[in-house]
Amino acid sequence: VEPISLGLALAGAAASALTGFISYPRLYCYFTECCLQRPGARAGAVLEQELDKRLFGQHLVKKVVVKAVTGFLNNANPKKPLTLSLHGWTGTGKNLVSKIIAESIYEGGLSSKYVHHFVSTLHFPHRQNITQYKDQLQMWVRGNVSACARSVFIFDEMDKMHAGLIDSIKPFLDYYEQLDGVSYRKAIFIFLSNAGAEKITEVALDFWRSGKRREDLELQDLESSVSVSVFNNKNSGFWHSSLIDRNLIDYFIPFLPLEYKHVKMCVRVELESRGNYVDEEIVTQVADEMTYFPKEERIYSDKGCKTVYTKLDFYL
Ligand SMILES: Nc1ncnc2c1ncn2[C@@H]1O[C@H](COP(=O)(O)OP(=O)(O)OP(=O)(O)O)[C@@H](O)[C@H]1O
Repeated sequence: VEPISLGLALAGAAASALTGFISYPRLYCYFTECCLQRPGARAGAVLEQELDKRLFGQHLVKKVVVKAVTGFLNNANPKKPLTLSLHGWTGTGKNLVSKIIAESIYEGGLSSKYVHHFVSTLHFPHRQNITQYKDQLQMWVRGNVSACARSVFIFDEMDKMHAGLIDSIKPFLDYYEQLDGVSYRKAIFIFLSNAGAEKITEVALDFWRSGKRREDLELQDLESSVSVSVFNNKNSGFWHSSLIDRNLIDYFIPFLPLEYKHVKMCVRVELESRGNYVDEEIVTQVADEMTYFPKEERIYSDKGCKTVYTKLDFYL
C-alpha cells in the first residue's frame, strides 16, 4: 500500500468516524452524559422494573408514577411540564421514588447534572430572604432548562418551605409554549412533603378497620382529600398556592404508612445489600424494635423504614 493512499484511507476512516460520532449522538452519549439520554420507552421499563424491585407497600404510588412518567416521556409534544407532588409519612419512600425516577431517566440519577435537588431548610432557610430566593429560583430553573429541556427538579421538604416561594416558578409550570425563548414543557418537577400524611393515615386506617385489604385502596379514595388538606395546611409550602389553585400539579401521590411486614422487607434488603446472610431472627428483632401507631392497634411504623438501617448496625 502506498503511503499516500494509506494516508487517504486513514483520513477517510477518521472523517467517517467523526461524522458517525456527530450523526449518532447516542454513540457520543455513550461516553458522556447527555440531556434526553434514555429513550422514553426504555426509561419507562427501567422505572417499572426498579419500583417493583425496590419499593414496598406502595401499590398506588407504583401505578401512578409509572403511568404518569412513562406517558410523559413518550409524549413528543407535551403541553406542560410534568408535576408530581409526593405526600406521606416520614420514611415511606418519597425520596427513594424520586431517586428511582431520576435514575430511570439519567444513569447518574441524583448526581446527574440534569437532576437538581433543592432542600427547603438548606437552600431557602430564612424567611426574610424570600424575595431573593424567588429570583434565584427562577434563574436556576430558567438556566437549567435552557441547557437541557429534560431537566428534573426535586423540591424536598415542601412542608418547610416559606409560603409563596414556590409560586415564583408558577409560569414555568403553566401551559405556555415558550417564555423568553425557553420551553419548559419537557421538564419534570417533583415536590416532596409530609403534609397530608395525617389525612392519608386516617383513610388507610378506616380502610383497615373496616376489614378491607390495603391493596384495594384506590387513588380516588385519597387524591382529592390530600390536595385539599395540603392547600389548607399553613405549613405545607403549598398553602393557598396558585399551583394548586390553577391545577398545575398533575398528580398528588399518596404514600401509605408502612406496616410491620414492610419494615421487615426493608431490613432484608439492607442485609442483602451489605452482603450479609438474611437472618430472620435479626429481621424480626429489628422490626420489633421500631415503634408503631395508633397506640391500640400498633399497625403503622412511626418512622416508616427510616431508622431501620442504623438499628441494624447494632446487630451486625
Ligand atoms: N416503601 C418503601 N420501600 C422500600 N424502602 C423504603 C420504603 N420507604 C422507605 N424506604 C427506605 O427507608 C429509607 C428512608 O426512606 P425515604 O428517605 O425515601 O423516606 P421519605 O418518605 O422521603 O422520608 P421523609 O419524609 O422523612 O423525607 C430509605 O433508605 C428507603 O430506601
